[in-house]
Amino acid sequence: MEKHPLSSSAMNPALTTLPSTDPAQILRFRDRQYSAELLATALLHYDFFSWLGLNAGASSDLISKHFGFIARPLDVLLTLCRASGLVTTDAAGGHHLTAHAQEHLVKGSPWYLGPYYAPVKDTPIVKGFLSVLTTGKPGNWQAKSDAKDWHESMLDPEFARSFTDLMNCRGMIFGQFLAKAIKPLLGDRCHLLDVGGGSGIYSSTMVAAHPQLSATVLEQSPVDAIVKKEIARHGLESRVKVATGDMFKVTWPETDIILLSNVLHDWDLPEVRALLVKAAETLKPGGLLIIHDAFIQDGKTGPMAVAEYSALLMNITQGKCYSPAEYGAVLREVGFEPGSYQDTIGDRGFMTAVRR
Ligand SMILES: C[S@@+](CC[C@H](N)C(=O)[O-])C[C@H]1O[C@@H](n2cnc3c(N)ncnc32)[C@H](O)[C@@H]1O
Repeated sequence: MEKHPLSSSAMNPALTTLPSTDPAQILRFRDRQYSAELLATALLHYDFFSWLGLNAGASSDLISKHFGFIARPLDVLLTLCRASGLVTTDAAGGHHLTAHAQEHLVKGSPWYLGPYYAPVKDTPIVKGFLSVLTTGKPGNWQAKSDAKDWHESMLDPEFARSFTDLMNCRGMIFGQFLAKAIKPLLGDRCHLLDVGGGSGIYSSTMVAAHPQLSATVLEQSPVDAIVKKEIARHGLESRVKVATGDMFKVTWPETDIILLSNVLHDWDLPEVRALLVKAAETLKPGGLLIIHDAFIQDGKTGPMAVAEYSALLMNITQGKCYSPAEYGAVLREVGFEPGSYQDTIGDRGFMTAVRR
């Protein structure tokens, strides 16, 4: 008998096979790679903690003014400090050192640990942080010498291939967890638009888990060609299509579900807003938006692993990890009713919003 292209035997079985162990710690080693250098930057280049000790209750605005820091990277630094128990923030937005930071990060304390960080004081990653903190512009990917930031690098076929592999391998796990957790919210919706979909792994795991779904991956060149190959490798050409274009400029294809997976975290708030406006323009009332990402808690005191990952994102992209409250505020403004946040695996999770 001739095989139907949709038959499950044609589809890569790995798309619906979960590992038996939790990958979180292995992901964390990598995700936290920049956090020591962000602390070293604040500690050794700005003596930030001695200053905050003398200026207890300083607001973010005052800190920005004093050090010349841009709001987004300062927010990432303060979130990392709160998550690490170094800083607390009061209800009025004033920042204070904890006893822990007073003892170990303030010059003149007998237990000052500044010299411990001297070996990472002048690394290329620290140079990136010095630039991001004061200009808001990202450092170049892994502080390589060709001076391209991550977004520019993704237009280069060789870099795009290797970075898409990086995103694809975690997506093989995250995508399955997302597909499972989203099931009760899908209703009778039948088409997913995966904006900035990378290798298309989230579309692939989603359609593999839900026979009612087909999907379109919207990607820019040269990643679009990578997606086509990946979709063919998974045997899903009849259910996952690829649309090529700049997500900020093109009209998004018609759909009743939009997925933004690890996309918004690459951008500052004006671009986040622009993408959420696009999502609102694309979906009809009742349409479902899914934001899948690493989320900071609303109080911005953790989780630690996400605060650390946010340091990496703020260094190499124009973004950071946002909280459900930050997204929720923009979503309400642009025409969505935000839903609640749910954890999945590996310090990731998702929030949904329904088009009003
Ligand atoms: C961090 S990756 C996320 C990929 C995938 N969604 C995931 O979760 O693994 C961001 C993706 O956005 C894509 N992207 C960035 N700028 C874009 C643009 N202007 N138009 C379309 N895609 C874009 C990149 O090519 C990249 O694949």
